[in-house]
Amino acid sequence: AAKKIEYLKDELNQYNYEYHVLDNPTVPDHIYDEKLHELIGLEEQFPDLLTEDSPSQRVGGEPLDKFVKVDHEVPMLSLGNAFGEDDLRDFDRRIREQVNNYRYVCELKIDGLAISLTYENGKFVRGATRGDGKTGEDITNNLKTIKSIPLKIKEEETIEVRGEAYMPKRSFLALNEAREQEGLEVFANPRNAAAGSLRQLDPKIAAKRNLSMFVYSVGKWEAGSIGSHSERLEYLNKLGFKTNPETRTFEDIEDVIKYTEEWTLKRSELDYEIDGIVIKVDSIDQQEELGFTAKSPRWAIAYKFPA
Ligand SMILES: COc1nc2nc(N)nc(N)c2nc1C
Repeated sequence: AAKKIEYLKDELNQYNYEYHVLDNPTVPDHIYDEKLHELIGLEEQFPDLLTEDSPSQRVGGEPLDKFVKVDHEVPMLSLGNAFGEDDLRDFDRRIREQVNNYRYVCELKIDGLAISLTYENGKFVRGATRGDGKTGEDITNNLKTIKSIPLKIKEEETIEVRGEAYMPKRSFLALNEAREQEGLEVFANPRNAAAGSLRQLDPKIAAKRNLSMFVYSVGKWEAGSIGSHSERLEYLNKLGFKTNPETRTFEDIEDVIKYTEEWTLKRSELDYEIDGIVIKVDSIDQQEELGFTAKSPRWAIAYKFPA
């Protein structure tokens, strides 16, 4: 039974990865459901073989009576804003004063909830909200129900990553329709719906909300030695995290400005809401050279779309 359980767990985690991270399932849903049902049956029969990283944990455990506070060893800061191309040129001028031959990474700024995920020896052990940047809330059991968050990554890394949990537009519309039918209050936007779902004490509610997540940076990582942000994102993707496919690197701020203009128009085509573009200096050494203000990195800025 132990071997059968191990085999089923690896098989289901792989199917989950293909479906929710690669967006490219290799088996039909009913196969996934049948094997998950078989696994849950075996885990009930042999409870001491149940492990934290089992795909059966995705359905959500018992409700909590409150959320536990958790401190971020590496503070989760906020980003300075840019509201137009001149702000972006000013940002570039400030960078040029401090470093030379630098590159920018541009990422879509997902309009969701910033979260932190901690993995120990490759296993997902804790997830938390950003909170005030220093202290957040432990919402691990809710985050386990998000299928694009791996319960086990492909290397036995001890690493903390950050990203944005969000509700796809389609799911948001379906949820509000259902709430309207039930005479419940509807959510104003997908961000509120995602936040409301992750603030539920009962993980079975979060499990039904079809949330997703893109990772966008590394927090605490002792063994980390990758020299650029763009390479770190590639590594996170290889580990099994979902990264955003629209991320680009540019040498010149004028190309960054073109990218922001392109997405100001194109964003309605996406199945998730974005409220801007995040621009970061790519080299980690240069990020360290540029440092931080009291509340934001000097090496990054958020271009906000016109409201
Ligand atoms: C490095 O710090 C950050 N990076 C980010 N990247 C993306 N794509 N989106 C964000 N919201 C974001 N927020 C912060 C504080």
